[in-house]
Amino acid sequence: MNIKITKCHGSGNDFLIIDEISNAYQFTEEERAQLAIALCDRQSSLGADGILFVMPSSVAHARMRVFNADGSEASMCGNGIRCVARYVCELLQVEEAVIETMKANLEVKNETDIYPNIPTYLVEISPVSFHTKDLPLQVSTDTLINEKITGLNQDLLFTALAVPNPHLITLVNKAVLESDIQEGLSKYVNGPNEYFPDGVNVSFVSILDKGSIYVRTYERGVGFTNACGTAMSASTLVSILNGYNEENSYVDVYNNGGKVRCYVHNQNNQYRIDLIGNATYVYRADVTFDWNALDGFEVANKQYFEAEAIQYKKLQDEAKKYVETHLK
Ligand SMILES: N[C@@H](CCC[C@H](N)C(=O)O)C(=O)O
Repeated sequence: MNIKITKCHGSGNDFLIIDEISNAYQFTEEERAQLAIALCDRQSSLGADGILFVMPSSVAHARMRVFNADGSEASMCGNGIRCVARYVCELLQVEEAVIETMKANLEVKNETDIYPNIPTYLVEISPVSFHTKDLPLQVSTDTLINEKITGLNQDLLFTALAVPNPHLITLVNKAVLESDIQEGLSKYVNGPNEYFPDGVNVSFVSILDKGSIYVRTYERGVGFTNACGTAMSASTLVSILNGYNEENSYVDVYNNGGKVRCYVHNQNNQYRIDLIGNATYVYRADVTFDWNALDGFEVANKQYFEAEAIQYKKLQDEAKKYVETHLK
């Protein structure tokens, strides 16, 4: 089989876009998962955090399905939907669109550059739920907001929310960030455990200044990534609930892949989070493979977007310097 791939990233969280609008690909559910496992492997393959299938939709401009590198499907992908937003807006020659996702049809639009000459998109992150059943998180309470989970850690205070994929978030200082606490805890809750039967994305968040935070995420189905868009959005909301930032104002969210900007709307305690950030193309390529020998694929016509990479590195270097001087 021969497929066309567009590799892209949002804040260094990188994905392979497969366009099923322009190409009459037919994938079974099993094949979608197999493709993600085979093509996302960074040791032996193209390497990526996941695959974004861009598909026709009867209710929106396009549909996005997200498969993590381990082949699991997620309900949402904040960095990924910015890449899909750019891809679909350019394909349909529009400035804004609606993207159908597993649990919501989300508004996306081309936005003023977050950094000079960097393609930037605003995407809607919703619905937001603090009900533990919506993650799911198996505890006795309906919500978990700034609470301990003593079976995970004796000291940290956690907040659990779904946006709509599941997130477990805690506010920490530099010393905790530099420890191995996040890795050990994240591996536990993404393996056999009594709390998160479907796993969870785990974010450690530091307050950098008024209006700026730093987020590091261990992603369900992937591991540590440069950034996780839904996690950064959820973390912004948690920083607001803790009084460090405000609704209806911009928060700069720094990460190991650069930075994004979030804006939390509160409409009668129903939250909608705007996630604003880059959608950067890395390369386009043709991939040929045999379903019976997925490790034997061939790549041809690989074309890099070198100017985009050079420009994005300027943003990333500035973001790194800001974190180094403000993390405490
Ligand atoms: N990196 C994505 C989230 C991808 C799915 C997540 N790993 C999950 O399984 O929920 C983002 O930018 O939100």
